[in-house]
Amino acid sequence: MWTVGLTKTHGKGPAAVRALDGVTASFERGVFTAVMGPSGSGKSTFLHCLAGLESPDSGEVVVAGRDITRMSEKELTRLRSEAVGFVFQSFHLIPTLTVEENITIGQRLSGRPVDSSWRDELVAFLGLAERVRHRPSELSGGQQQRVAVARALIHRPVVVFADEPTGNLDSRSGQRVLDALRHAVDRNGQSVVMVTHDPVAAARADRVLFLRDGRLAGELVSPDASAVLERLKRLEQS
Ligand SMILES: Nc1ncnc2c1ncn2[C@@H]1O[C@H](COP(=O)(O)OP(=O)(O)OP(=O)(O)O)[C@@H](O)[C@H]1O
Repeated sequence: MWTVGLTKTHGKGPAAVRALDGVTASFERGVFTAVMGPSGSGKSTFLHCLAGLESPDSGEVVVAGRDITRMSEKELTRLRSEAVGFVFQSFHLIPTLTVEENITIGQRLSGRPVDSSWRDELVAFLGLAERVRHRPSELSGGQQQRVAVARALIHRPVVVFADEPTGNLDSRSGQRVLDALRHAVDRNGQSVVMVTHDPVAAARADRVLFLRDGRLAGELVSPDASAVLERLKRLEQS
């Protein structure tokens, strides 16, 4: 997956804000990338453009070999349901469905069979085996986010996008969510792109891309938390 010269302006006239200003980046298969930067640097806009949730003003976004900026809404919906998984800061589970139903709803809606052995493996790995018949309101925040991770992985997407997935969690629950994303990369060769403000979470990634004012402002490979924090501080001061 890669982007070339991505630009995106929010709003019009004097209120217009250039959220992305020519971002070119690539994401190899089987690599976990964290995206960081000061508030307002364009991280969420970047993730949304990569995921086809927002369309850029110009530039290309190639996912699974296809430029998604040229796709119709129907093609995009199909690509998202087949090749992409999402995890958001707030879990977006359906309150009336059980854990099992929340995990498999996408598969059921698109009429694809659920691979029950993969579902059971995911559920066990995420520590949800005792909870499959529960509803979201009966779960802790960490458990709900693990359900959201299972839902994102059940169809074996090529890429998982995560927007501050640990933002609402205590550090132990956050670690379990990060373990699951790491596992998706290490065991299944999936790619993960995760926006985060947390240097400890970013240190679980293989590399960190930094954004500032809508532009790429450096990269750290095999990051550790203190180097990430140091780089962030410099970006915020400059
Ligand atoms: N829908 C919108 N309408 C107008 N401006 C927007 C909109 N969405 C984002 N922006 C602006 O675009 C810029 C980039 O926003 P974005 O949310 O991508 O940044 P971010 O790095 O994810 O920020 P944060 O870390 O605070 O979540 C900011 O200046 C923001 O105010």
